[in-house]
Amino acid sequence: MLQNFDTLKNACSDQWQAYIQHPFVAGISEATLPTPAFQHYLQQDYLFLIHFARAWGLAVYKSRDMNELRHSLDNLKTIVDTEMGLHVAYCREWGIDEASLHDLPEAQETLAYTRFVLDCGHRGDLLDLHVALAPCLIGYAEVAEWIATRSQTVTVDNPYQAWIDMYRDEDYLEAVRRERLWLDERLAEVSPARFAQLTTTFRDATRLEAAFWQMGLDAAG
Ligand SMILES: Cc1ncc(C[n+]2csc(CCO)c2C)c(N)n1
Repeated sequence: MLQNFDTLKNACSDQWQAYIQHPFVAGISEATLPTPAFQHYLQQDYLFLIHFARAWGLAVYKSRDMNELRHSLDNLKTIVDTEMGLHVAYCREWGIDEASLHDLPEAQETLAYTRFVLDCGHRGDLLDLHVALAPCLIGYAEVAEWIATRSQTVTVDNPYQAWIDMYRDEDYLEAVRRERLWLDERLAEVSPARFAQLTTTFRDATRLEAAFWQMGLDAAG
């Protein structure tokens, strides 16, 4: 059987489900997430995005052709031009400007996850880096889809609607499809030992995603 992205996900199904259906996500869906939990999450996510933009920059650097290069550059640009904008706009509503966002101390969860991904990229090759980035890029599309399919989801006056909509955006979903194809092509060619190594990276990144949600919940006490 050919290995692909789904094989990777199925090898970590417990961790994957704990990430996608985390209580933090249920709180966004049901509009019951305490504001301080979302505020802490989103402020740390601003710092997180800076390092993830750097990680896609590293993927640009490691690219071997224009196709790979453009794909990583597009993800970098989405973070800088779109995702950052939403974070800054939400924070402005709460009276926090971009300069003070930048000055926030990084939480341990932010440090652990971002530096882990950068280290995977520096130590390994482009595939190691993409596998470390996959829970972030592909996972949020599943998160938004899970929210969209739940009967408990509040769609009228949900304060988190703009956030949900960002991950239902067609350009973003197209980038997710491209990433899955890119991974499927490469994962089909690796040895079982290499696949086991990549599974560890993917599982660890998935655990760090769940810990990032949990950090938000913990901040609300
Ligand atoms: C902890 C955390 N994980 C994933 C994302 C989502 N995300 C970050 S960069 C990127 C790719 C380019 O858009 C995506 C989907 C986030 N914001 N915060």
